[in-house]
Amino acid sequence: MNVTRTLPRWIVRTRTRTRRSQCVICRPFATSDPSPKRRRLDIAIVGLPNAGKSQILNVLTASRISAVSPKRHTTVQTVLGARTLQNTQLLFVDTPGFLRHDDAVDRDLMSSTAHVSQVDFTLLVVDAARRLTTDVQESLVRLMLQALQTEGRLEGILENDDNDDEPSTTTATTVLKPKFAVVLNKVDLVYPKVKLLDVAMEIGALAEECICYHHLEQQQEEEEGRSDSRPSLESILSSSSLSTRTPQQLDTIILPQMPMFFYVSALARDKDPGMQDLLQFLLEEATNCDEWELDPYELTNLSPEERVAEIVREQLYRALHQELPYQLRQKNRFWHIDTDLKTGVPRRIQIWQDIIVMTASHRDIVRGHQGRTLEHIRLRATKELQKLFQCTVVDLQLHVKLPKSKQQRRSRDWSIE
Ligand SMILES: Nc1nc2c(ncn2[C@@H]2O[C@H](COP(=O)(O)OP(=O)(O)OP(=O)(O)O)[C@@H](O)[C@H]2O)c(=O)[nH]1
Repeated sequence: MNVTRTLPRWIVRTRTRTRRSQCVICRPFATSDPSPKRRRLDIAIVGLPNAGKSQILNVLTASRISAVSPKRHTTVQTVLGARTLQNTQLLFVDTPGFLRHDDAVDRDLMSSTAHVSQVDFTLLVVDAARRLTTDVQESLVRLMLQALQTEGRLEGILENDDNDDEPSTTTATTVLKPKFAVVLNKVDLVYPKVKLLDVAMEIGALAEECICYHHLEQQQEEEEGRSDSRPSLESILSSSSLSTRTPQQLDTIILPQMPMFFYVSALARDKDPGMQDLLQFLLEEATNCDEWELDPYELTNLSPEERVAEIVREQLYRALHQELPYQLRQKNRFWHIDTDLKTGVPRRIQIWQDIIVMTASHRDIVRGHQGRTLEHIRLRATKELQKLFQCTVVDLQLHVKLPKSKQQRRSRDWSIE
């Protein structure tokens, strides 16, 4: 049976497979690009906790920017990553995942995702192996509506951005339309694969309702006084709003394009054909611009110190997983890079970092029996730092500390001096 005939077009989308020699992930940035026109796309990566957003950012940027671990909320702040290929810069914003509004951690993280409202495009990452419970569906609907409300060209996302600057007046800003794509990640965990179609159908139905809702909302803003045609948010979740509309109301709906669906396994990195398709698609979506946000060789807005902190945090989460308290802080106490004066290559890097926790029991968990856990974390992080800085001599020292006084701990004062 040919399944493609019985399914909506947006679910089964075949693309000609890119050969490895032509693969955009493998193709290096070309400095002598004959085409002077610069292109750019600002992309938010959103989704529920643990969906694989950071892993996708790392694959799409072909580097190790965001920490990845099985622990929820590994990403605690918005991270910017860039990939510049030929004349196109893709600027990614990795966001912390959240599920419900009533969870204190989620509430904190949600506030940090507020500024993704100005990106050009959104990737909604969904764990394909996870059940689509009501909570999950509710969060997906909120993220889809948020994505539909984006207004193009990212402004003020970089921490060091100068707010006094005039906003960029590129033609791209005016022509970009708000849109999103659904990235079904972890397809390697779904068996039999046909289950993926059920997941996609369910998410597609939600997306259709969200798009209708958004479209009607926009229409209503334009033509005031026709408030009766708009479905409620609750009816979107019950997936009945479209079917219960009168033919007269349906006449007024011009269905915008459905989102693209990508089926990926980010764990397989650039070997996954889905990831290659996704990168190719994003490059095609980019539009002309005057300026890029980052230099072609810059990969992220994180400082080297912050990247070191991310690497250590990833190893802390990987080693301790469920036992690790969220309430810890990292502080670089000493930082020295000994560089070869002739070549500019780092010869030796020294980093001493304090890991500050609030209770003695947390300190014992992080140190482990006879300090073995901490040593394991240190060794793993050292290996990653050697790769990051391309330097074999990395002296990383980790110290677990408590704030000195009880009062400091009670008032959550993280200073240890
Ligand atoms: N099996 C499998 N695991 C994956 C895949 N992609 C990511 N993971 C794993 O999923 C876990 C979560 O990945 P992250 O990238 O940290 O997820 P996140 O969405 O950034 O999570 P938060 O920080 O909670 O927002 C990690 O253990 C990854 O190794 C995949 O394609 N297949």
